[in-house]
Amino acid sequence: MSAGIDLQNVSCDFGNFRAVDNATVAIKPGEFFSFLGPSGCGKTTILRMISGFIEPTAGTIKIGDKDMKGQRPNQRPTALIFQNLALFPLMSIWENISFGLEVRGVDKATRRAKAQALLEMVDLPGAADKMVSQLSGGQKQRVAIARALAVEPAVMLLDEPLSALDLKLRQHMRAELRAIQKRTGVTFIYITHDQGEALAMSDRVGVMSQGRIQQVANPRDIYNNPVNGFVASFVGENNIFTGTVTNPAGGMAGFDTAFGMFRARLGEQAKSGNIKLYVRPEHTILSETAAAENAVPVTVSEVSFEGAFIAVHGKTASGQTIVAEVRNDGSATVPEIGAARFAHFNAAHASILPDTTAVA
Ligand SMILES: Nc1ncnc2c1ncn2[C@@H]1O[C@H](COP(=O)(O)OP(=O)(O)OP(=O)(O)O)[C@@H](O)[C@H]1O
Repeated sequence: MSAGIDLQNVSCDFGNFRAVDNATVAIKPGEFFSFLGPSGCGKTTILRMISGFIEPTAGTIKIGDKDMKGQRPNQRPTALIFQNLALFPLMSIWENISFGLEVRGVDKATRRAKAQALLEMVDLPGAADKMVSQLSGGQKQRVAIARALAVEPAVMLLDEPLSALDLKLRQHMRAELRAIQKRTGVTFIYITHDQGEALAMSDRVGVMSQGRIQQVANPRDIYNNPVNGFVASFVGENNIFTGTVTNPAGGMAGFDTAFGMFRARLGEQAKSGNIKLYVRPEHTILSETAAAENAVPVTVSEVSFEGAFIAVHGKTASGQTIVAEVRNDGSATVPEIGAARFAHFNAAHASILPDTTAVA
């Protein structure tokens, strides 16, 4: 069982402060959808409005086509999971999982069977009679998920549930959560400020800044085709150039910069105002001779070994740093500091976008 969630022009004011501004998004039944954005951008407020702990100041929230206006949290088909799990330490794991069923008067044998089925679902089949203190952080998180699933919510709302775990476990739990979501088919709405987490797990991501949803798209499009400088910068690194658009045609344009005329894709929202050219370091190439287009002379100023790749920093004559990432697979030679090179990029990998880089 799962349900879609429809937000139509939803806003939330706290006094004079608008925490969520005119959010419209349709989340599909069975979708893994993440709201991604920096601290304070309004993610938690959206989640609290969906779960019913706050009423929107304006707009409509529907879950499974039913308007949620006036519905209290316990009347909504949602379950909420936080970073702080609040498992009951004096109960066994299966009792923790089936607590919500006990409250609803379900008999013990049914509760036990259901808890066991859920433990298998979250890959902890032997944990039923253990106590909470005997489990690791990641295992506790899975028990919390099983407990939330026990009452058969149509929608799971997850508020940064992995942020208390260490890096390795967090990465492992990403795959686990995704697998659990696919197995259950329940709609997951996940909020996080960690772009790696959102991109790795989600069917679609809504990137937020200053109360506004900036872009809703699948992870590849968010990364490869960001609509503005905020999204481009929040989900990855960029070399950024200032300039002006010339001769736009067929989705491409010239971009007149201090380094000469570049060519790049013209973003749909880059019509006027403050616009810049964004290109990712992994799409920036260093070579000894100038490429036919989009080439900037630089002097190598820093070489930073990052493990899977090597970040080579070049400085232009005017002092701008341009970063090129070289994969650490032995296929490219890494230049020495002080070497003269040309940084260049393919026009198809560079985007002219509105510069809404203000990270809230
Ligand atoms: N009850 C409240 N009263 C007044 N302001 C609030 C209230 N709740 C949230 N805010 C403000 O609304 C804005 C959005 O808060 P929200 O908790 O939704 O952000 P967030 O994106 O979830 O951030 P974080 O990742 O830090 O939790 C913040 O500026 C916050 O200070």
